[in-house]
Amino acid sequence: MASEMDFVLTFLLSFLSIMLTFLILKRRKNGSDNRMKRNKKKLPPGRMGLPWIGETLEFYKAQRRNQLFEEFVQPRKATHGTIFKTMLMGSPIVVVSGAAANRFFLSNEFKLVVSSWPSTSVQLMGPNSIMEKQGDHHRYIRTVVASILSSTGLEAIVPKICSCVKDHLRLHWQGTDVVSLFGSAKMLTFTIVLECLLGVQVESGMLEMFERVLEGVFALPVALPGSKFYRAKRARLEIERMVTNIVRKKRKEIEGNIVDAEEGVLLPRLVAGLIRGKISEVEVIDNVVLLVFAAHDTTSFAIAMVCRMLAHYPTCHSLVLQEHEDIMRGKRPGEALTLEDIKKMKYTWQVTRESMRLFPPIFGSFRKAIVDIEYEGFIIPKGWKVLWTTYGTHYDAEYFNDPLRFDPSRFEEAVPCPPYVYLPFGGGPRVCAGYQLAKLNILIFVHFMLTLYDWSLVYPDEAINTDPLPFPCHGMPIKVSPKSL
Ligand code: HEM
Repeated sequence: MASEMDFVLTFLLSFLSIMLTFLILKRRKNGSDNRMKRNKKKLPPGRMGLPWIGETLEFYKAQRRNQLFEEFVQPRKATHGTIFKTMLMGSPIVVVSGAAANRFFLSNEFKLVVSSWPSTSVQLMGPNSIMEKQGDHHRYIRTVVASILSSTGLEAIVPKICSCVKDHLRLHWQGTDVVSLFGSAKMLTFTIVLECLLGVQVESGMLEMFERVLEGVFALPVALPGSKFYRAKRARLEIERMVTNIVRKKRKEIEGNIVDAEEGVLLPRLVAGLIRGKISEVEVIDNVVLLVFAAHDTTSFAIAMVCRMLAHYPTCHSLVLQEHEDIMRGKRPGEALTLEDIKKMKYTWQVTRESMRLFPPIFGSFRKAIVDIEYEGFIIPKGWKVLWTTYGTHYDAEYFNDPLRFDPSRFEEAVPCPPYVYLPFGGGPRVCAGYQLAKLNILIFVHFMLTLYDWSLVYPDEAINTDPLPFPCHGMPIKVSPKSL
C-alpha cells in the first residue's frame, strides 16, 4: 500500500516538477549559454535527454540492479570519454572517471566544489550536520571525532567493541541455525556507533526509529501521509526529541561535574563544545543522527561482502582463520583483544580492502561547482553537479590488473596504491571521518565470527540490489553452528 502511494506520488510529482523545472532550466540555460559564449569553452560531450528527466530512468534502473558502472557509466565512457555530461532529476551533471579527475574534484572541495546531497538527505540528517558544513565548523566537528579515534582513543575502544560483538553473538546467534548476516551486522554497527563511539546507551525501539529515517534519506521529497519521506520525517522528529533529552541530561552532568567531558566517547566532548559555545545544540543533534547514518549501511555491507568473499574463496578463508588463530594462541583464554592484536590482522584487512574494491559500499558521490570550472579543455558551469565514482578507478585495468578478479594480494604492504585510485572511503577534505571505527568494527566482527562459529551462505550467489546503497537482496542468511572449542 505504502509503495503504491509512493508510486502515485512519484508520478504526480515528476509531472509537476518536469513542467516547473523545464521553465527554470530554460532561463538558467540562457544564462549559462551566455557565460559560455563569453569564454568560448565547450561543455563535455554527452546526452542531456528529455527536459528535467534527462537520463534519470536509465540511471536508476542500472543503480537498482547494482549495475551503475556496467550499464550506465561504462557505455557512456566508451562513447564520450572519461568525462561526459548527463541530466538526472533536473540537475545537469558531469560524470568523471580516473585518478586525476578524482584528485582534482575531491581535493578542491570548498575551493571549486562543495559536496551536494539530495534535499531529503539534508532535511533528515539535519542542515547542521558535518556534511553541510564548511570552514571552521566542518574542521571543528572533524577534530572532535578524530580526538576519539586517535591511537589512544582506539586502544580504549577496542575492548568495548569486543564486548559488543561477543554480547551480540551470544544474544542473537546462540541457539539459532540461520541468521541474517546483513541484519545482524546492521544491529551491531548501530550499537557500536551509539555505545562505543558516542557513549549513548541503546534502548529498545531506537534502531527501528533510526532505520525509518534512513529509509527516507534518498526518497522523493514528498511529505504527504503514506510516503516514505513523510514516515522518515516523523521518525526524525521522535529522534530529535530523544537526542535533545540525552544532550540536555549530559550537559547537566558535565556542568555538575558528575561526568568527565574528556572520557573517551564523543557525546560528552560535543556537549563540552556546546557549553564552551563552539557548537550549537542543533549541531550536536544533527551530527549524532549523521554519524549513525554514515556508519550504518556502509559498514554492514562491507562486513557482508567480506564474508561472501570468504565463503567463495576457501583458501582465503583458511588464511584469514589461520591469522586469527595465531592471534588467539598468543593470549590467555578469555583475554581481550588489544589494538596491537588488531594490527596483526594484516591479511584480513587485505581481504577487506579487496572486497571493498569490488563491492564499494558507496558508489561515489556528488559535488556542486561553486564557480565555472575548466577541466581537460571543457567547462563545467557553476551550479552543475559533478559525480565521481569508486568504480571509475576500482574497475579499470589501468589501475588494477584483471580488475574483476578477487585478489587480496593487490593490497600487500609492499605494493603501495597510488593516491586517488582506491577510494571506498573517499578522499580530500571530506574523506571518511569514521574510517578507523569502520576498520575496527569489521576486523573484530570477522575475528569472533570465524573463531567462534562454523558458517555457510544459504544463497551463495545472492543478488545485490541498490536503493541507493547496496544490500544483499535476501539479507544474506547464513547457517551457523558454534565451534566446539
Ligand atoms: C565501510 C564503512 C564506511 C565506508 C565505505 C564509508 C565511506 C565514506 C565515504 C566514501 C565518504 C565520503 C563521501 C563524500 O566524499 O561525499 C564518507 C564520509 C564520512 N563518513 Fe564514512 N564510511 C564508512 C564508515 C563510517 C563510519 C563508521 C563513520 C562514523 C561513525 C563514518 C563517518 C563519516 C563522516 C562523518 C563522513 C563525512 C566527512 C566530511 O564530510 O567531512 N563513516 N564515508
